[in-house]
Amino acid sequence: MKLNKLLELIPFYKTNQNVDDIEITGVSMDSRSVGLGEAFVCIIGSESDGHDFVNSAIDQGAALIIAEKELSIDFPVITVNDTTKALAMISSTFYNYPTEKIHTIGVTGTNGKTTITYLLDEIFTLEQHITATIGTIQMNIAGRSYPVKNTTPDALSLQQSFQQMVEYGVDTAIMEVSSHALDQGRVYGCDFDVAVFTNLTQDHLDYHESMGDYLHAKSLLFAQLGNGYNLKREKFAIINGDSPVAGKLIRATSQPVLTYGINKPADIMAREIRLHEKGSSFVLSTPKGEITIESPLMGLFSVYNMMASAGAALVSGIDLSVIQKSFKHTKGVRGRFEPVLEGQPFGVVVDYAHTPDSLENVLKTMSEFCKGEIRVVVGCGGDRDRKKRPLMADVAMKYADQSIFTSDNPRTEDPTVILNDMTSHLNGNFVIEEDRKSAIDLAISNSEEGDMVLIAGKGHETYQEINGVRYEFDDCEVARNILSKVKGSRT
Ligand SMILES: CC(=O)N[C@H]1[C@@H](OP(=O)(O)OP(=O)(O)OC[C@H]2O[C@@H](n3ccc(=O)[nH]c3=O)[C@H](O)[C@@H]2O)O[C@H](CO)[C@@H](O)[C@@H]1O[C@H](C)C(=O)N[C@@H](C)C(=O)N[C@H](CCC(=O)O)C(=O)O
Ligand SMILES: Nc1ncnc2c1ncn2[C@@H]1O[C@H](COP(=O)(O)OP(=O)(O)OP(=O)(O)O)[C@@H](O)[C@H]1O
Ligand SMILES: N[C@H](CCC[C@H](N)C(=O)O)C(=O)O
Ligand SMILES: [Mg+2]
Repeated sequence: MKLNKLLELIPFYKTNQNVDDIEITGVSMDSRSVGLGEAFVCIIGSESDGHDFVNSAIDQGAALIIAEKELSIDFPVITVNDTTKALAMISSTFYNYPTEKIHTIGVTGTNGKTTITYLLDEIFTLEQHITATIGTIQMNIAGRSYPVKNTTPDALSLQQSFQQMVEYGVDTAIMEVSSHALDQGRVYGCDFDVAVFTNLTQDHLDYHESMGDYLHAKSLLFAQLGNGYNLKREKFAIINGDSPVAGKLIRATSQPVLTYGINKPADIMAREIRLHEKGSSFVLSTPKGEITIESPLMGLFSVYNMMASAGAALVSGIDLSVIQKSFKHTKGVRGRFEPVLEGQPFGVVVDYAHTPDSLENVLKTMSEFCKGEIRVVVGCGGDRDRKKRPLMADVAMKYADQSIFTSDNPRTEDPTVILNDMTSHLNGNFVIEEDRKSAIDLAISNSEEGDMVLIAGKGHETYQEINGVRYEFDDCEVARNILSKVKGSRT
């Protein structure tokens, strides 16, 4: 692609020589993988500064440098005021604006994003749409799965993936949009048609300076809705009206809003809610009519996730009856309230709760049905929000009969420091067992008929990162192995 075409969304830039006719073969943000004839965009990150790798990018064959700092080199350079934004815009241009060709739904909020993307994927698939999802567990394009490094990929990989979706005939893309991604501009250049907000509760205060900054990052999805380049398509924001920050998000967007909720009047509401051991049922009232929902998904938080998904599906033209059918037969999401069933007389659930609010939601749900005692095995991730650690431990102590505090992914931190952050303020009885497998073993070995064990924090993850090294670890598999051993020894 000719450079002047690549820069068509960037009206003002400085250049050190005539560059218009340079032919660009691709876009790169990493000097280690830049290819011959590519434009290398210098991104200032948290660890390194792309401007420091310009010479190496040139040695690798880059045809042009896009920078935001002045570079005095005898090589074609374009200088812009924000390379992060420029990267997103040229990536979108290079891949021919793929999000304009696909109905694109973005889901943001502290908890529920992965679940909602899966619920929506099931609904659209039931309607014979060809779908793609991008999120924490994986990326899936028309039935093919790909591993992911981030919940929301960087702008370049993202636009490349959208282009692949276009090639594979995808008509609907549903993706999680993390606050980090919004803050780092990974989704500039994405023309979202529907933006969904779940909730805002404490997390990521290692990255965002305050809850206000965290909210600001989330609000960008709504502020940017409809700021794409194709204004012909309708846009909608779907917002949890029960969230204390709903008003701020509603005012952040210039596009039509549909609210959902239970406690306050909203466009989409759930009433006659029945939460039971095998799932939930409720009457869903919407601007397009009412319908009864029955679903195997448990807990009030699942009702919120279903309302959010129903809202996004409805504004996308899906019929209420399809939504009803899809919720009834949902397979649920790996590692989200996933039961481990090995014929034991007590419940074992693996769940990805790794924030105070999600842990509280899940434990509350369990406490409503558990006939015996609740045991929770939980830790907190290293190199992440330290402030949530004591709060998560408080939640465990409040709802569980036995709290077993253990390691999650300590990453580069000392596990004992994390456990100390969680527990140093606590009074009362609890157990600290740093080894996660032993902690799970303890919870299971102590359990009797009618009890319930919650193994929280890692959900679908298949590794544990200790001291920067990833070891194989799958909560479900570990629990299954222990259960089959316990069963053997008890018979
Ligand atoms: C803190 C953070 O968010 N970091 C993200 C960021 O990396 P970074 O700022 O550290 O980048 P960097 O390593 O400093 O590099 C800066 C630039 O120099 C370039 N470089 C670097 C070295 C070199 O030799 N040559 C070179 O060109 C790099 O390619 C890059 O363009 O940009 C990268 C590309 O987009 C991300 O992969 C990376 O996510 C890291 C791995 C991460 O762990 N992020 C987490 C916190 C995160 O983003 N999580 C959210 C989900 C959170 C949730 O809601 O649960 C997510 O969306 O995944
Ligand atoms: N609507 C909700 N409100 C509160 N908690 C929820 C909600 N939905 C799910 N949860 C809890 O949060 C956990 C994570 O859910 P999910 O993976 O869907 O969220 P997420 O927003 O994608 O999280 P992440 O930011 O880590 O990707 C679940 O395992 C469950 O414990
Ligand atoms: N996307 C989240 C996942 C946290 C999962 C938990 N198991 C941990 O490692 O802290 C994060 O990176 O903060
Ligand atoms: Mg997720």
